[in-house]
Order: sequence, then C-alpha cells, then structure tokens
Amino acid sequence: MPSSTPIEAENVAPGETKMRARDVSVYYGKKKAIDEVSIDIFTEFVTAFIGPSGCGKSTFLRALNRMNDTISSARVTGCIELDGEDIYSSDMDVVQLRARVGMVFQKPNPFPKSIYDNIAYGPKIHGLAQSKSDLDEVVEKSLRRAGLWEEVKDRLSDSGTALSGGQQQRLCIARAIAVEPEVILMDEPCSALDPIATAKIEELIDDLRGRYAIVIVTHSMQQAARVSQRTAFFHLGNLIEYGQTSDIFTNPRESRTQDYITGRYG
Ligand SMILES: Nc1ncnc2c1ncn2[C@@H]1O[C@H](COP(=O)(O)OP(=O)(O)OP(=O)(O)O)[C@@H](O)[C@H]1O
Repeated sequence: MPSSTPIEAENVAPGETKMRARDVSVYYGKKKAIDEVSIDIFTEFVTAFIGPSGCGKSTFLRALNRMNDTISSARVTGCIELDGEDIYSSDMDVVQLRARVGMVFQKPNPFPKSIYDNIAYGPKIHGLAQSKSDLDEVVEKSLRRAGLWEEVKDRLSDSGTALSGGQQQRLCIARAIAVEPEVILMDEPCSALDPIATAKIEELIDDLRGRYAIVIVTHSMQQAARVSQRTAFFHLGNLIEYGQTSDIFTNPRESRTQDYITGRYG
C-alpha cells in the first residue's frame, strides 16, 4: 500500500476532519502490527474499522488516544493529529487527550461505584462541574444522552456493576460522554451483548453521531453496514480500502475487500 497518500473516503460530503493520521506504524517490540496507515476521521460520521482477526484494527484504534502507551512493548511512529494538534507531542496532556478522545471497550467496565459516581467521576476530576447541582445536571444529561436515564433515575446510588450487560455498556458510554469528548472510540462494544442490547447500542450510536466523530471496531459486517457511514478495511496491518460504507459493501475497489465481505476469509 503506498504510504504517503492518505486514503480519504470519496463521494460523501464530509464533516470537518477531526483526526488525521499520516504514515502511522505501530510495533509491539519488533513486530509491526500496523504498517504506514494514513486516514482522515471526520466529525458527524460513524467510521467502522473492519477486517480479519489480528489485522490490527484494535491496535490502530488504541493509537488514536494513546491507549497503546499503557503497553510497554508498543511503539507508534508517524503522526496523528486531533484538530491539527500532534497527539504524540511531548506537551500533549494524555489525560486531557483521553477525555477528548473517549473510549468504550469490548467488555463493559463500570467502576465498582454507584451509577451516579460512575458518571460524576470524570467531570469532577476535569473540573467540569463546580457545584453539586452542576454535577447532578451533567449526570442526568449524560445518562439521558446514553438512553439510560429512565431505567436508572430511581436507583442512582446502586452499584454500576449491578446493571445488566447492555445497561453497563450504556453506562460506560454515558461516562465517556460526561467529559464532553469530541471523538468516541468503540472497540467491539456489542461483542459481549445479546441481540436486544446490541440493537439498543446501535440505535444509540446513530443518535450520537451528529455530535461526535465515532469510530467503531466491529467483527460484524452487518453491524458496520447498519451503523457506519464510512468503512475502513484493514488486512495484515495495512489499510486496504476506505470509503463510503455502501460502496465498500456493494462495490469495493480492492479484491481483498471483496474477498473479505463475501466471506472468503476472516
Ligand atoms: N499487547 C500486545 N503485545 C504483542 N502483540 C500484540 C498485542 N496486542 C496485539 N498484538 C498483535 O498485533 C496484531 C494486531 O492485533 P489487534 O488486536 O490490533 O488486531 P485486531 O484486528 O483488533 O484483532 P481482533 O479482531 O482479533 O480483535 C496481532 O498479530 C496481535 O497478536
């Protein structure tokens, strides 16, 4: 794959470029897991990362908010910008970065605290609420936006871990929203959920997309087709093709994409 030409999705009037990756490689020790990937991520769209197991989707996703920093063998080269700012520069505050580029993981991971405190924790440490009533407002707004308020409003002091799996995942989304992110990264957010809980999360992703740039890693091509406007297909650490989701699934340019979407491998 030519490295210096960024792959931009075509044929769609994009929102603004929110994140811009250029020639990004990620290594685990000597092993190169991502090879010179260049891509633009736009606001107001859901971008799906698809590809066979081990192709590097999660690795690249984690590079977008420096979650790979937590893996000692991981090393990132190339450039990733958020609103034109290099997120790997030495003066980037990583805590701030991860509030601006929030993350939702495969397995819901609420804190072992009350539902209220799960949401209130981030705004408190980021100074986004000055008083208890400010905080109450942020908690309610975030839970409403995550479609969970009606289900939990009478039990805010119950433990977040006592909720169902699907509710826990919406709680985690509410927790990410509470610190006013610009980008939300989701790493297979439905893989631990049943079909009904999955449908709720997919609806929620659709509701949220006008406000944030959302990037979702998914193994399910049906899910990518349902929730995303852009799809990026990865294979063996390379970004093979990136475009309008409907084009990727109906009229891919690359034979490797065609092979993947028709189930020939993966
Ligand atoms: N912490 C790690 N240390 C060493 N190698 C890793 C680590 N995490 C991932 N890898 C390797 O990097 C490559 C890409 O893995 P990654 O998890 O990003 O792929 P993926 O496409 O998200 O896979 P899956 O769909 O199975 O989750 C794989 O070869 C994997 O074994």
